[in-house]
Amino acid sequence: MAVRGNIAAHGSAGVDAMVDEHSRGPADETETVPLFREDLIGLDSPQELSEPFLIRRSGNELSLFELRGRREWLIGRARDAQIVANDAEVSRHHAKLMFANGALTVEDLGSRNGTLVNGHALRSATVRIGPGDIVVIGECQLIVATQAGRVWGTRSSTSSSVNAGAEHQVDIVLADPEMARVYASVRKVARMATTVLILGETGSGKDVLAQQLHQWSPRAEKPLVRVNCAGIPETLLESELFGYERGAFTGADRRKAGYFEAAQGGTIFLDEIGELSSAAQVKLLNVLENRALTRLGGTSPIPIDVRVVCATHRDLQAFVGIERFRADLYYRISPFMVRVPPLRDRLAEVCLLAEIFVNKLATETGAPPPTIAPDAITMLMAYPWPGNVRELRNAVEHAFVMADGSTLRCEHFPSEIQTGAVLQPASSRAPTSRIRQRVNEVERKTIEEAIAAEGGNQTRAAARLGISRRTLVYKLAQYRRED
Ligand SMILES: Nc1ncnc2c1ncn2[C@@H]1O[C@H](COP(=O)(O)OP(=O)(O)OP(=O)(O)O)[C@@H](O)[C@H]1O
Repeated sequence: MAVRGNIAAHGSAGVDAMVDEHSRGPADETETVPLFREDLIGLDSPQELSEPFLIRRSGNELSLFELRGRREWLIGRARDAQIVANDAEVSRHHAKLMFANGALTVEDLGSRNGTLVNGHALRSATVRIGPGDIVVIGECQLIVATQAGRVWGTRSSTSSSVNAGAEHQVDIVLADPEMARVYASVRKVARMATTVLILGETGSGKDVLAQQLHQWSPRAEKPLVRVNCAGIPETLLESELFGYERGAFTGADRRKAGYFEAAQGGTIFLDEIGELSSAAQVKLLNVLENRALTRLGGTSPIPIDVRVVCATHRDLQAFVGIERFRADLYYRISPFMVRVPPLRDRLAEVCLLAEIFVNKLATETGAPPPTIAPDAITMLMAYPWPGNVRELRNAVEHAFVMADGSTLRCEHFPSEIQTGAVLQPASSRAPTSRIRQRVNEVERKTIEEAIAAEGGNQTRAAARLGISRRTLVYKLAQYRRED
């Protein structure tokens, strides 16, 4: 993958001299403190941190550093630093990153204002870091990211699919601590036969996670059968899932095994489980309870050994509340629940995913990978991505076509992304502050509309909104200050 951004390499001799001066011994002899439990942080075992990247965020500026090609990275204000952080809080030679044998460590080089790793001050020790960890040096944030693993991937256009070949693999990006936690927990549960329910917005990566779960399970060599419950007509559902015997219905001229039987020994992934009709829910519950099924038109039960993974973008618990989903089935499929966070809350992953998608397109078309302009990356990070990773992939594809081989700039992306992005300073671009900003915008619009509707009369506008006039006046003063 191409390196983006400004790597300031000002002569390696100077770098080596500086690093030696501050090193506390060779890398393999340093005291490595396990600051974070590996199983909490995720996939940071040496083998898996094979493609580490660093996203440097400083103000509005974002840059990516590919770490693999170099063993040591000096961070600081000095000209000989490879990662330059140019604010007064940063010492000339502030900290050092080491990437050796698949392990990434960070060490504070006796800086004046210290180095934070995930909010913890780094003292004299060398600390191992992994995907999603955030190193803060002055005003500069360094987010560790990686392309972790390769999994069975592409969505089939049909209602179900059985994994079939290496050409369907996708690269998974994991750079967000919450995502790393989700994957770490799935990795743990993968070893067992527990039924897993994956929740998350559409396009957020539930399918990808389910496939990774299967890959990590002892059933990885057996089939993974994916069933899109929303894609099978109600009348066919039972026969598709559980199969049928010859003569079971008109046209059943031969016996056919269903998806459950096709998944014997492996995993069945029931996607869009929230869309099942109530009749189908009853049938599924029976099979899950009895661990056996009877084909349509059949008499003898067939034992099944299938690991069940379900996913939905629906609020299943709310569905249970309004009796759209059976409570007993809900409890049967949800002994282990994970929630894939929406892409807008995984900011560190946005630019990495964009990079991966653009590189993939370049490979497919035989073109050299174009770069993504920093202001375009900033725009992508500010957009709320209602369609999540799928929408990002489509947007990148659109920009790739429009850019015609040159740098992907803001104007190459779909117009809704250009107009929908709420750009703001990087330092305040935490997900919660983005939500707050949106709420503020809506609130301001509502107040302005109420005042307009009441012909400028603030007392009546306040009454219309159900707030005191004092609050309204206060808000208006606040908006004037913001302007
Ligand atoms: N972490 C990731 N790294 C790389 N690609 C990803 C990642 N997550 C999702 N994708 C890609 O984004 C697209 C949508 O992902 P996926 O189908 O897993 O979402 P989903 O949540 O199952 O969507 P739906 O609710 O519509 O079924 C796919 O092309 C997938 O390969």
